[in-house]
Amino acid sequence: VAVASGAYAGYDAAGTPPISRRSFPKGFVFGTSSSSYQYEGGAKEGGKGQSIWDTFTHQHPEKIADRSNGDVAVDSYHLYKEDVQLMKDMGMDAYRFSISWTRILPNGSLSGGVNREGVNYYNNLINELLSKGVQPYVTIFHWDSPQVLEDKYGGFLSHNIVNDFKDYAEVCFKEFGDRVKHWITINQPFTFASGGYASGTKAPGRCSPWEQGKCSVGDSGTEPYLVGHHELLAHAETVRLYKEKYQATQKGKIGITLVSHWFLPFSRSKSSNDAAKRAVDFMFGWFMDPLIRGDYPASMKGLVGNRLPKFTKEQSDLVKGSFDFIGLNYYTTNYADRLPPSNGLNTSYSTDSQANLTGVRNGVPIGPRAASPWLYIYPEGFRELLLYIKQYYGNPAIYITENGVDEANNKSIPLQEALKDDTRVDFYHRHLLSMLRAIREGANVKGYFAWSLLDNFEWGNGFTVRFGLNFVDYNDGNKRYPKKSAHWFKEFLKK
Ligand SMILES: OC[C@@H]1[C@@H](O)[C@H](O)[C@@H](O)c2nnnn21
Repeated sequence: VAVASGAYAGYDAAGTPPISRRSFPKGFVFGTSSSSYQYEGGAKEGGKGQSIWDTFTHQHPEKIADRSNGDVAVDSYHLYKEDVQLMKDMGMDAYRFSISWTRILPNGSLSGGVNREGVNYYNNLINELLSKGVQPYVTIFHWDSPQVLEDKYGGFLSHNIVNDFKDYAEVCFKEFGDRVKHWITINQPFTFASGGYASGTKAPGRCSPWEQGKCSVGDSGTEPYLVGHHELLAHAETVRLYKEKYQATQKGKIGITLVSHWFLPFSRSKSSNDAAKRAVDFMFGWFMDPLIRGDYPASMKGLVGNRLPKFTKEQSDLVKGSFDFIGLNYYTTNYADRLPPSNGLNTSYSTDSQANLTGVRNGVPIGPRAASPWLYIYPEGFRELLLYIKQYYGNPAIYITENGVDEANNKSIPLQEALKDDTRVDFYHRHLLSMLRAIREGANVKGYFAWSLLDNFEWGNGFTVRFGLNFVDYNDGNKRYPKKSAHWFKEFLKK
């Protein structure tokens, strides 16, 4: 089947060298990744409370490309056993998924009561994974925060979120910590803060009126930084709780997932090189510097000034070093060039970095563009980002918690054609090689999770793009079909 489908990890037409699991260090973990709002569905089932993504998609269908939502998503709430079988069939070691805060605490706070049906769902999923030899890697928060807390005190805009987040996480440690040995507190605090409060294109959809999200409320110059600060404090308090109360007995590891593009200077000029450095500071350093050094990058402090919250000494000590590993999501690389400061009136996170980011230089794309307009395929950027982290942040233990590419959801091509995802096979082949090179150059990478197991609800793009190793037929009960890339991974993962 592998040869027939052309899914083998040998030299491909472009002469890319062969690669397989055996090329990687012993014990290196391979898995796939997902998130609750994008996969589960069952939005009103099993006692689940409303999240801000339920609100956002229903109140602003115009902000979703196909006006869709996650009410059903790809129905993993009911089909999770099939999903686990797909992982096992590929030979995956692990599965990274997120827990829906409002399935566990429908009213957001512990005082609102724990929903046993929600606990049962995740116990069933975790037990199914372990019964098939697949390890659970759990993200506590992947953007679907409780609407009740949004209404009560503005969610992550308020310091109140820190205690409610910690209480929610503690329920997860108590209920699942005997079997879950890898915890990720927050997925991409950058994207939640920038998408939700600067561009306004993601829930809760707050931004200044001139931003892409055309929001009716918000301030893109201050709210993203306040939210980012509270995300770091919520993360750090949760790590302290886990380490003080649970790690000794449960023997798990805890971290946070950050995302970053790699950035190349648009030209050889100093201003372009400086812009590339500011770009990585504002996307990655925003959170990595506090985690490693206890404070925001100097470039952010200089450019954002008093709009950037300050860490107290106690907060700085709490955040610094608050991780056993860093989750890293890599997808693409951009050119960076100097962007003149905004007119001082329309201040926004979006322009504070004074870096103009693009995937195209003088009409030439940095690499082939995927279906998502922000995703240009550039495998070398993966290696360069990993080596940058090794050099500037002390080479921390890293799990690649997401890497992947999408194609358009083209309803006019027949199913058998749609399963021939050669671009995705080539993407993974080249990105795994790029990561392997960085590992051989000393990058401390422990594992790799492909985004994503299944086609799923892609936020503002709805179901118009497909990121899955497995095709989902939205017109026939969300039936799953392995794509060529799933067969390729089956060969790649053979021990
Ligand atoms: O856009 C594809 C995926 C999303 O589907 C994930 O939810 C998100 O964690 C992410 N970060 N960068 N890219 N991604």
